[in-house]
Amino acid sequence: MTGELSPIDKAKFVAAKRATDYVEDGMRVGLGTGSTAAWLVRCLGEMVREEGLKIKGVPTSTRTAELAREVGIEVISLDAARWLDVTIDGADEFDENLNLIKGGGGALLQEKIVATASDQMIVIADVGKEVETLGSFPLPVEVVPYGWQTTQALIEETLVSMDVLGRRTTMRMNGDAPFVTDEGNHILDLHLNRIGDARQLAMVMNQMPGVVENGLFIDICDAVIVGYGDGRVEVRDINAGTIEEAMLDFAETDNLFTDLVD
Ligand SMILES: O=C(CO)[C@H](O)[C@H](O)COP(=O)(O)O
Repeated sequence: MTGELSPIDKAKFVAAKRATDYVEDGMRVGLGTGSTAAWLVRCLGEMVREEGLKIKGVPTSTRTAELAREVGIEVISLDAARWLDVTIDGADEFDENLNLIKGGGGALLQEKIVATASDQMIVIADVGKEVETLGSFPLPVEVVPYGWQTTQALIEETLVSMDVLGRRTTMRMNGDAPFVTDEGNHILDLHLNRIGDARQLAMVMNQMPGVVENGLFIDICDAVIVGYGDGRVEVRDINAGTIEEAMLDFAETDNLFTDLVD
């Protein structure tokens, strides 16, 4: 069955599978959004069904909430949980300081709120998400619909004044209409190429009227679990450095692969 998975899916799967080691009985777990996080939700669902794992999941999008319920995870709201033991989520880019760009799936607002409300944020990613400098992936910025073109112009002017290299911004679309987030907002994607001072940019963006949140996650992530297409995983821990790990045992997970692929 493993042969049916592409190397990139295998990389996402092994990262997600390794991340389940961070989840224990009784925990409140933030569940990320995206294709990598979906593998995690399915792995946790399997542990709930087959091993009797007892967790409460706080999803970061309606998509993840639906999947979590489907696979048997008890879903609660963030307000009901108040504080989480761990959040496990994907990312669009991560650098050596474990700073991230997120929001490729449009869920950055809930993702940032949930991750910040967690004792630990663990990111799961295939090795292709690793970058020297953040910014090749367009930076998502969530804006309120009211006056979004004015907000866009303000962002572009600010990028010029900050001397940021790329300055093109685009409204994220869903067919012919602007994409709408779970909170009813829109997403502007900032094509910057290379973000010099990500911390400063994140602060400046969030000070603008009309901007709800930006996709830079600075000093939020504690560890990145990096998956490779051949089944290897590596844990990059902000405190412990890199932990080299062996290849995950695919034989043990064949049934899960079957479920996931079907
Ligand atoms: O930030 C996100 C959604 O808002 C995702 O975590 C990010 O886009 C990565 O997605 P994928 O695992 O599908 O590559």
